[in-house]
Amino acid sequence: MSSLYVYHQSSPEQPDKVLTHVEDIASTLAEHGVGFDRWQAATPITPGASQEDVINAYRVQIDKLMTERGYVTVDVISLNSDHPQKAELRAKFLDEHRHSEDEVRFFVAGRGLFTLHIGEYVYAVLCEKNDLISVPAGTPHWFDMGENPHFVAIRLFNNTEGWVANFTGEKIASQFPQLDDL
Ligand SMILES: CSCCC(=O)/C(O)=C/O
Ligand SMILES: [Fe+2]
Ligand code: NI
Repeated sequence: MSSLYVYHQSSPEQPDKVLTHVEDIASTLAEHGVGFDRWQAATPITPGASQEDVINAYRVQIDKLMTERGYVTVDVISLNSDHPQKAELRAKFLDEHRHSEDEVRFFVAGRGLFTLHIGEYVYAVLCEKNDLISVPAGTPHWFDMGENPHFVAIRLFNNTEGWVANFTGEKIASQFPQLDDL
């Protein structure tokens, strides 16, 4: 079940709030400019599927996001536990970073944990299939796919370079629960 855990940054062991209703998750995140929607990922996709197959299956939704919101680049991250670089990729996304553009991700299979560090608070968003999250440019965050990744996310960018991260150098992520702890 998609969930939102809200922590004070000084209490990583105990969330102040845990929300599981989509309206509550969306309204809490919206206070910080973070979009959270539930779309229909109706075509079954198996983690590990190729980028081409995922883009072909979700062409209508991708075109809608690109046309209505002005994104210019799309790619797919599709990982299962057989991926040879899973530990390396996990470590990279787990390092707190920012992007100079919105982070827009549509989960079409599996799940992953986005954690946003906003002011003194930490918002851990457990995203699952059907979830569309949009994190504003400049928000410090990290992402955990777990030790055995099982997810497919479509990523939309408003630049032509695709994924570019600026690492903050903060080691905060290791203090907070990871996907496999939930
Ligand atoms: C869920 S998409 C993979 C992670 C990613 O692109 C990112 O920027 C994590 O913060
Ligand atoms: Fe990111
Ligand atoms: Ni699955």
